[in-house]
Amino acid sequence: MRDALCIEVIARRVESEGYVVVDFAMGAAHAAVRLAPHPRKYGNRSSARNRVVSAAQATIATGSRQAVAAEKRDDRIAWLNKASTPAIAAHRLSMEALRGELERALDLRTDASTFMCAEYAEGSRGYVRHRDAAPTRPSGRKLTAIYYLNPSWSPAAAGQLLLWPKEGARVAPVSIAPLNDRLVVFKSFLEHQVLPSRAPRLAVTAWFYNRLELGLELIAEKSRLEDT
Ligand SMILES: O=C(O)CCC(=O)C(=O)O
Ligand SMILES: [Fe+2]
Repeated sequence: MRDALCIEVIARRVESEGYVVVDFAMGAAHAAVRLAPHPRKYGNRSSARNRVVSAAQATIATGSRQAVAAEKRDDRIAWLNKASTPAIAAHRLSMEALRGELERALDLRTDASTFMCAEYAEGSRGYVRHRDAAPTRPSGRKLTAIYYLNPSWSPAAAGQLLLWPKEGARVAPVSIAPLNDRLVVFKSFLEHQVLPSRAPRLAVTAWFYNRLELGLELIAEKSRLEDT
């Protein structure tokens, strides 16, 4: 993480606004490495170097069940928790350091991070309005930190992240372009949506979470489903 990233400012913005957008977050060199290999290249015999993880159609969880639901999200994802290219490992270290600093500043009770890269292909429909965590406790994921890797993004490409920092149907969302080297950190229970994209759109997401509460959240969700 670069010195320019002032943790105190990030922490206070997250606390008061629910989110923060940091541009030039990691530096051009970091962004240029394209941390996560392009998911389309996974499995391609000519790019053995890129075969660190396998990408698959993203799924939506209902309790502990996962199912592809392309009408809700049509990205391809790969988990990066064990992948060990130097660039991915460096990103994980940076994000873990950020989690530690934010934990000290905000006392969110996070004790772990999990990492995923996601690519929305050209012409994708995006990801419908959703939350990454339950709005009431138990709620495992505390913060979502998304790092965008789109060097040639232009407004024509669209694919903005819409984020509703305040509850309420009539409150307008903020629109955040997936600019290269941009980091967005927001409270995971806030509603957000990915708009349709006219160009490939790549991001690496980190979730800062509480292990115990994530387990309890899944159990609560499962028993809620069984009761209905
Ligand atoms: O890539 C983004 O801007 C957001 C993706 C998202 O909401 C998710 O994967 O849960
Ligand atoms: Fe999300």
